[in-house]
Parts: sequence; C-alpha cells; structure tokens
Amino acid sequence: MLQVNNLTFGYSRTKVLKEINFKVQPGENLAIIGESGSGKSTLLKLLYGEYDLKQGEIYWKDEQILGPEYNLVVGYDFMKYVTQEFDLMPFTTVEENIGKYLSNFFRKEKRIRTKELIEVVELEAFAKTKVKLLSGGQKQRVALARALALEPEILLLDEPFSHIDNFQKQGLRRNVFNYLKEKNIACVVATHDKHDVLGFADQMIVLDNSKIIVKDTPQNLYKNPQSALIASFFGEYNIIEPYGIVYANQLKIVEHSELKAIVKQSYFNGSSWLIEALFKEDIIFIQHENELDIDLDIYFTVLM
Ligand SMILES: Nc1ncnc2c1ncn2[C@@H]1O[C@H](COP(=O)(O)OP(=O)(O)OP(=O)(O)O)[C@@H](O)[C@H]1O
Repeated sequence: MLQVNNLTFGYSRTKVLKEINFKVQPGENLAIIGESGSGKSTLLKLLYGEYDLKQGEIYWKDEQILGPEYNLVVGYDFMKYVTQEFDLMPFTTVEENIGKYLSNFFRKEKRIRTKELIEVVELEAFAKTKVKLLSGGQKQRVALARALALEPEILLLDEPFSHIDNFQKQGLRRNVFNYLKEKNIACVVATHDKHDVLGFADQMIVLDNSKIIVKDTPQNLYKNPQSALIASFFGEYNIIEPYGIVYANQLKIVEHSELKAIVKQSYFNGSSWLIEALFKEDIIFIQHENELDIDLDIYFTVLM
C-alpha cells in the first residue's frame, strides 16, 4: 500500500502542498485532479522521491520513499514514473526503448514481453522505427510501454494521454488501465481530463489551495460535486438557487414552468446542443437536443 502521511512541501517558503494524507492499495487507480499549478506534478515527483521532504512521510509497503539526500539514483525499482517529458532514447527503435530495462539473459521472454507491451499501446506498425521519427503521441505511448516493461508495483502517470489524438485515446486508455488492473499494479494519475478518470479511477483526490479538499469515488463526486471546482471538472454546470450546483444536462426545457430564460447562443456538441441562456441576471447552460433561436423565451425545470 502507498501511504502518504501529513506531507507538506514547497519549492521556496511558499507551500505548494499542505498536510496531504492518502492511501493507495495495490491494483488501485487513484486520480489527482486540480487546476493548473495546484501541485499535481509536484505530488507525483514527491511520490517518486525526486525531492527531499522536510515534513511528512511516504511509504510503499514497508519502504520509506526518500529523496536525493538519501539515494544516489532517484527512484525505486517497484515504482515507475511517466513524466510529461517522456525521457526516451531518440536514436534507438521503439522495441529497444521498451525493452531497455529487460534483461538480455532472457531473450525469448524479453521478445514476448516487448511484443505484448507494443500491443497494449498499439504501436505494432512502429516497432522498428527510431523514436526520434515518432510524433508526440507515439512517443508518449512508448514511454507508457517502457514504464510497464518491468511490471512495477506502482505506476505514476502525469497527463498520460495528453498527446494522443481523440481517435485513439479511448482504446488506449482502456488497454492501459485494464492492463494495470490485470497485473494488480497500483497507479496514481494526475490529469485534467475527466475521461482519464470516469470509468477507470477507483478514487479521486481534488487539490485546491495546496490541500486535498475531497477524496471520494468519481461516481460520488459527480453526483454530489460539493464545489464549483469539482463540478467544472465533469462538465458545464450552473449554480441555481435553491438547487445549488446543477449540470447542464440536469436542466430540461419544457413547455411551461416557473423558471424562464432567454436564449443567447447555441453550441453544437455532437450528440446534443449546449444552449447559453440568460436566467434572471445570470448566464446558464442547458443541454438540449436542438439548436434554438437567439432571444427565444424558454422555460426549464431542474432534474435532481
Ligand atoms: N522546480 C520548481 N521550482 C519552483 N517552483 C515550481 C517548480 N515546479 C513547479 N513549481 C511551482 O509549484 C506549483 C505547482 O506546480 P505543479 O507543476 O506541481 O502543478 P500542476 O498542478 O501539475 O500543474 P499543471 O496542471 O499545469 O501541470 C506552481 O506554482 C509551480 O509554478
């Protein structure tokens, strides 16, 4: 189990993280979300042992994670970290990069394992290609596969699919997160993207103002977002009294109701339209099946 106890950290006197406590069980997927600059990457770096801690402790099972003051080489064999920079060997092939940490004494196993991982990240067509010739998204996949090559007990992922196009993102997410579950590898994922979380994370931590403001399952946080910051992660939302935070898909346009608004804009969303409307003094957003005329009077109800 990963255990973070009362961690407080700052690069300077200003604290980036304060009194952070959480646990991650083997095989568990924990998502860390928060605004840009809220300390997600810093937290991952601390979990990896990149910095020394003055306050707080981190353990994986019985082993304390310590920083460069105690370790000549940063990091631990049981843990891998995929950063936003990838850190690959550009002049060698995809296969060689993925197999870098696998022993040459077991050539057959190395070949099978490398092939399996190339399939997980769907790079079969590029196995023999030199990494410097790959796109950003392809490099990100190589970095993911390489981190998985040695079957770490825990994997730290910083925006793991940020460079990968939408055509391939969903399939790749499923491959990678299912693979981690299958191998019982714990993972901590820092992300801005709700699709990295919904359907995959067991627990979610929300960082705000240097602290964890909430830790819960994605389902519970989606249903009961508690703050605008949390709701904004999941989608377009409104604050409508006396209901509180309601998502755009919880507002339904009806023939008549007490709640009247005026249409200001319609945005095509794919499966629906997002209607921007003026309600009393505020702009609200309503999910609706059609585009609506500007300045049309509409009535809506709130589905709770
Ligand atoms: N090496 C560093 N030295 C000094 N300050 C840093 C360093 N790295 C990050 N910071 C600061 O620490 C704070 C948290 O940064 P961090 O990169 O952890 O945030 P983040 O939540 O990962 O952001 P993003 O979502 O944009 O990646 C920011 O104010 C940032 O400017």
